[in-house]
Amino acid sequence: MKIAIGNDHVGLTLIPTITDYLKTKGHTVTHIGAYSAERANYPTYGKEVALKVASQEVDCGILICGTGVGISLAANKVPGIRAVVCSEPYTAKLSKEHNNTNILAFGSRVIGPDMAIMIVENWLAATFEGGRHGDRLQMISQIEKDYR
Ligand SMILES: O=C(CO)[C@H](O)[C@H](O)[C@H](O)COP(=O)(O)O
Repeated sequence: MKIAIGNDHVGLTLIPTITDYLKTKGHTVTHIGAYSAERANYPTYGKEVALKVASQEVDCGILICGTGVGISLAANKVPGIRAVVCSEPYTAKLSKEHNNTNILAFGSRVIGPDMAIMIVENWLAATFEGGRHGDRLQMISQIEKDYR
C-alpha cells in the first residue's frame, strides 16, 4: 500500500520504528514531516496527510503526535477523512472493520514502539465489513455535507 505519514515534534520519536516496519512489509511510505525535534504545529501535518488520503494520492495515512488527538482533529476536518486515535490494537481493528478509517493516529507520549507496531499491524490487516456499517458511514458523510 501507499501510506503517508505525518507527525509533530513529539511524534517524531516513533517515526523510525513505524517507517522501518512498513518498509519491511513492502509498503511505500511518504513521510511528510516534521523532520526535527524543534517545536512544530500538528495541524500542518494532520492536514497534509489528510489531503493526500482524501485525494487518493495514497491509500491511507498514519499520524503521530503526543497523544494522537490534536493531529487527528486536524485531519478529520478534511472532507472524506475518518481518522481514529488508538492506544491498543482492538480499537484499531474495529475502527477499520466498522468505521472504514483511512487514517490511524496515536501518541508517542502514550504508547511505546512495540504497541505502535501492533496497532499499525492490526489496522492494516483489517478490512471494512460494509453492510449496515456502510449505511452509518453514509449518514456521517451526509452530516459532513449538511454542515460544511
Ligand atoms: O496535540 C497534542 C495533544 O493531543 C499533542 O500531544 C501535541 O504533540 C502536544 O500538544 C505538543 O505539546 P508541546 O508542549 O508543544 O510539545
